[in-house]
Amino acid sequence: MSAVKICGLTRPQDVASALVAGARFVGFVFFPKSPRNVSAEQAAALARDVPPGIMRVGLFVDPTDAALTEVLAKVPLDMIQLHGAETPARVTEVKALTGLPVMKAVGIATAEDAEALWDYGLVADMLLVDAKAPKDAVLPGGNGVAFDWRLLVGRRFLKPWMLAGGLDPANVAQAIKLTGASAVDVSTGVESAPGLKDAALIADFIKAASDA
Ligand SMILES: O=C(O)c1ccccc1N[C@@H]1O[C@H](COP(=O)(O)O)[C@@H](O)[C@H]1O
Repeated sequence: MSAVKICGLTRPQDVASALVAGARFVGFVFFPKSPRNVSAEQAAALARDVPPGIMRVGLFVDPTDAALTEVLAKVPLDMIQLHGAETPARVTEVKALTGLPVMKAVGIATAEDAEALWDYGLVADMLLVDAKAPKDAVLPGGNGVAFDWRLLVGRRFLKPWMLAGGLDPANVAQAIKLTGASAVDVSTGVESAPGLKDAALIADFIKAASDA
C-alpha cells in the first residue's frame, strides 16, 4: 500500500476530498507561475483544516530565504518541497533555515539524470522522483508528463522517496508495481481544470494506489 500526496490544492473542498480519500500528504504550491499557486494567507486557511499526522508540504521553486521565512511565518507546514534547480548545498541551507524536513525533487529523463538522486539523497530527508520538465515548459513540474519508470528498477535510494510525474488513476498501479514506490505524488492527474481538483479522480487515484 503506497502513501499518496495530493499536490497543488487551492480550495477547501479539495483538501477535504484528499483527506476523506486517505491522502497522507497534501501539497500547497508557492510558485506564482503555476495555476496552482496559493498565497500564504490562502494556504494558512487550507492548512488549518488538515489534522495532525497528515504532512502539509509547501512546494517552492528556488526560493529565497526571505520567501521561505515569509510563508512559514503564516503557514503551518510540516515539510518543504524544493522543485527547482537547488543544489545539495542549498538543500542543507533550507533545512537549517526552516528547521523542517526537505523533500528534493529530481527530474528524470535519462539514466544519467537519475545519478543525481544519490547526491541529493545524502542531504535531503526525502526524494521526489519526477519527470524532467519538457524544454519549453513554463513549470519545472506539474506538467502531467511521465518518464520511463524502468530507469528506477533496481536502483538503491539513500532516503525514502516518492514517485511523481504524469501519474493518474489509470496508470498509478502499474507505476507502483514496476518501481516499487512506497509513496506517490499527483497533481494534474486528479484535476478537472488547472488548479481545480476532482473529488472522484482523487478517490480513484488513492484507491488504485492503495490496492496496488
Ligand atoms: O503543480 C505545479 O504547478 C508545480 C509547479 C512547479 C513545480 C512543481 C509542480 N508540481 C509538482 O510536479 C510533480 C508532478 O506533477 P504532475 O502530477 O505530473 O502534474 C508533483 O510533484 C507536483 O507536486
